[in-house]
Amino acid sequence: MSKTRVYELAQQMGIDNKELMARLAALGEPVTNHMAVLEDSVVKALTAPAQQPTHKEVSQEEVRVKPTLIRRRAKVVETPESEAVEAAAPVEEPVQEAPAAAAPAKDVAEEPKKPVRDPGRAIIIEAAPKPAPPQAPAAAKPAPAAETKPAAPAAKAPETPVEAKPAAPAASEAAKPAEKVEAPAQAPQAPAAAQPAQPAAPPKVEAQPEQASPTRAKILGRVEIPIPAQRPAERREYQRPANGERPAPRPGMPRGVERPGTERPAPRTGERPAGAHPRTDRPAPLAPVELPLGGDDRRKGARKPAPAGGTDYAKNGKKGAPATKGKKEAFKKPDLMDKRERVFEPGPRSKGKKRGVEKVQIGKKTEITVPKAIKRIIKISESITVGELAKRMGIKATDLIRALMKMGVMATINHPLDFDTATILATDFGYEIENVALDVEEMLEAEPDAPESLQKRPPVVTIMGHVDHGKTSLLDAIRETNVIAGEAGGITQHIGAYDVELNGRKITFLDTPGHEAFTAMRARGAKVTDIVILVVAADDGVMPQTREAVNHSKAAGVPIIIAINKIDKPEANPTRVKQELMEFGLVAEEWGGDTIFVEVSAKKRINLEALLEMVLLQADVLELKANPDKAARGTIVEAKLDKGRGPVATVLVQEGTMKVGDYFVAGVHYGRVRAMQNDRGEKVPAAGPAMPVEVIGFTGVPDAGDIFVAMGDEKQAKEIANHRQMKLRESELAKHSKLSLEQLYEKIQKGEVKDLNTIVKGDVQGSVEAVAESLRKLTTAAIRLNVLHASVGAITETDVNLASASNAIILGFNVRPEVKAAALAEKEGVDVRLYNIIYDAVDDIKKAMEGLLEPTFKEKYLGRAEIREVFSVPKVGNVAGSYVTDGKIVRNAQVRLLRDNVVVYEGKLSSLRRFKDDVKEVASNYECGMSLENYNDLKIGDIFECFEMEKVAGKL
Ligand SMILES: Nc1nc2c(ncn2[C@@H]2O[C@H](COP(=O)(O)OP(=O)(O)OP(=O)(O)O)[C@@H](O)[C@H]2O)c(=O)[nH]1
Repeated sequence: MSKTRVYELAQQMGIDNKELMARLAALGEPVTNHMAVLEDSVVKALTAPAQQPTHKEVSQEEVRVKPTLIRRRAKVVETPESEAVEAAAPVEEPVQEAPAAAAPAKDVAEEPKKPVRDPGRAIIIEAAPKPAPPQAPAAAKPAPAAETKPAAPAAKAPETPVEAKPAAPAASEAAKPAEKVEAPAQAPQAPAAAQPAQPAAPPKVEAQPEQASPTRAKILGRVEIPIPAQRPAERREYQRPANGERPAPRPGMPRGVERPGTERPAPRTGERPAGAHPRTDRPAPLAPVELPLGGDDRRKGARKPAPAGGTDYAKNGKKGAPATKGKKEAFKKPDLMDKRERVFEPGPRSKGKKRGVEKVQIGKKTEITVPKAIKRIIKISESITVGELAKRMGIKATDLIRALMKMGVMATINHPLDFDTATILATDFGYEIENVALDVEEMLEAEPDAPESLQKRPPVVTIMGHVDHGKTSLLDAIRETNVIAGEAGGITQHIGAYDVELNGRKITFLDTPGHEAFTAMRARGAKVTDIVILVVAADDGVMPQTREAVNHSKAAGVPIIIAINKIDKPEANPTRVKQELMEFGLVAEEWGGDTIFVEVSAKKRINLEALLEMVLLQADVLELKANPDKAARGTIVEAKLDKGRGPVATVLVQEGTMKVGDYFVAGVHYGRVRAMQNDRGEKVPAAGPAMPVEVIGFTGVPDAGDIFVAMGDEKQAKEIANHRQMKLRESELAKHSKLSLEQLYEKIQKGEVKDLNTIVKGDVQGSVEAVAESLRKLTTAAIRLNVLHASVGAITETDVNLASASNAIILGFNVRPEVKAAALAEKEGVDVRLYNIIYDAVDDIKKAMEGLLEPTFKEKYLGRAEIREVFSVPKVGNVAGSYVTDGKIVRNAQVRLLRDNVVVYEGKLSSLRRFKDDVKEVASNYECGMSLENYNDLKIGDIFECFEMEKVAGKL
């Protein structure tokens, strides 16, 4: 057969040549070298035991055939039955060992420790589960044999493989299938077997937490000191992985055991222990973990001021204060934060904090200020605006306006309040009002003159009497007589007063007859008249106005001289007049009284001198005296705006002497005496007491009755005049506003108050002032005329712009607009009116103001018609067959339906017909058919009254 050399066999066996040679030597077949040829028996002896630990089946195949045949044998191995038969067949002798080998195989199923020795085989077992059922009977077969045999030798064999080697090859081969047969039985039992088989490791893992618990118990003891407690915690954390590394990577470990190990690194974050606590049933480990965190929380708390709040910080600080220096620093931070909080949230945070409370109190103290008593008196000048009063009282203007509204006064912040209103308001707010207005009258009041400085002055006479009793005639008669007798050729000027001379003595007559003017001047505070001449017509006697004149004179305390006029008339009865006047206490001297009666005739110039003598006599009785050697003081008797001279006024000097060039103030105006002239048109350089003169030089037209006072300088005169103007404006505005507020509803119903704005430009200041003043006087309750701007010079673009913005009219006197201004005015549509005469301008403005007035409607009667028959017309309604009894009936006019003189309907006609034709109107005495809009209740005998509303332009 084939020869097998040593090295070939060594290769087949996978061993070195030397080892094979050693084995051969042990078998008693020594060889000298590796090329030596071996006998087949020797090869068998060598290969059989040599294949057992590695590839037994291959070794069996080699023994019988070449390697190619081994494969065939391997297939046979897959059928355990045949293999078992074959395994038992070739070796007859070790048949008895086969059951012995099966016995330990059976033990393997019962004893799990044995397969553990060879893991590799355990894998093979798992890979061949199928053969298990068929092998079971095979295993059962040898089982009885095994039962007969003692189990002791079988038990020895598996314990040590070294001991199995010397065993018979048959026995070892029999053991293989035995293990394979039992393997399926082991497979399902593997999990169960593994648990008891590997507990050696798990007890170690479970022991770790048990070992850790004492470690944690140590941490419990360090609760009180947070920072040192952290160090042991860290040490423990490092120790734990060291102890837990071994069990952790092992597979198959129970989860309950694995988690603590896998989560060990987590404690480094400082949060893991908190999460681990719920997984442990022991409360003890929780405390040591939480307490170190308590220290961390304190640090976090220092970084987060908001949730902790000031009080929390204070508590932390108190707790941590005695611990360490670091805690002192940590305590400072919350303290700073606490201060900030006090600043930004003083209200809620300040509760219970002294500092916060103090700050709030300080703020309140600054707000509440109680002014001194002297400061609670508000001094005003006649009037004060709402805003100014609120400012003085230190309150909001809105509060004051609210208070005014409660009083029923709707006011704005610029609303002027008069003294009384301001006093009421201020009282409500605990203030007092004191009127410290510049009392000009007191300032200008005449100082009492020394008796030696007083000189006799002419009497000032006013003539009163009933209508047509001859007042004017008497004045003219006296004057004419005097003129004729005195200065022939003089041109009489009507300046409102004149003086006559008799026997070297002057008498001044006021040329404003009637008690109305007398009383009006009195009402203005002017006491001008010294003597009253009461004119009573001898033929008419005492009349109503005579009585009034007597009463007015008596009220003024002015002596009366009775002039019985018209004695030239045949029917004159002076005695009756004397008798009638007795009832008023005016008793003639001849009748025992003290009243002077002079019978005169103005027409016939009878007893005029006697009258003047009586006047002088009365003046003597009165002892009329004045000091001529001082600044003039008088009364405006009459004033007007002269075309060429501007404002002129007749001044009756009452004391002192007025000279040309004197500065003066008269009412709200001031000026300088440019020129004076008497009633005869003569220029006079000076005017003494009781001398009437016409003065030129006023800045505006004064009112009759204004007090005229000469001033030392223009500045003083201007200041006083301006003050009076301001006072007048405020009082007028207050009066106007009050009125408008009282009638607020009506004003709203009617519309806004209409304003006419003007801009006045002139060549000289005098004319500008005169025009402006005249325009202002045109202001009425319905229309307010405002002079926005008044100045000297040409009309400029600025003026036009102002007019455009204010919707104003520009009035120019002897001036022309600039070229650009004219173009701009045309472009902007500004009305520029140029005048040379002031009166024309005033008239134009008057007309313009009348145009602004709301037209009034007046009903105009048109006619009447009587219903004679009523017809009912389908789709039309009732139609009245009527007869026009008066006037005419107009189709588009308005009609009233009267029934028994009671208006039952007022509206319009829907149709007016004559027979079948529509007509516009039907005249009187004609019949017609009429129907009303939306009204059908027509009855025979009803009256149609036709009328229309006529528009009437408003008049100032
Ligand atoms: N016969 C006669 N007629 C006189 C006399 N005085 C006035 N008259 C006439 O009486 C009328 C009224 O005269 P006036 O001077 O206008 O009287 P008055 O009081 O001024 O009238 P009023 O201005 O309207 O208040 C005139 O027609 C005069 O001519 C007089 O002495 N004798």
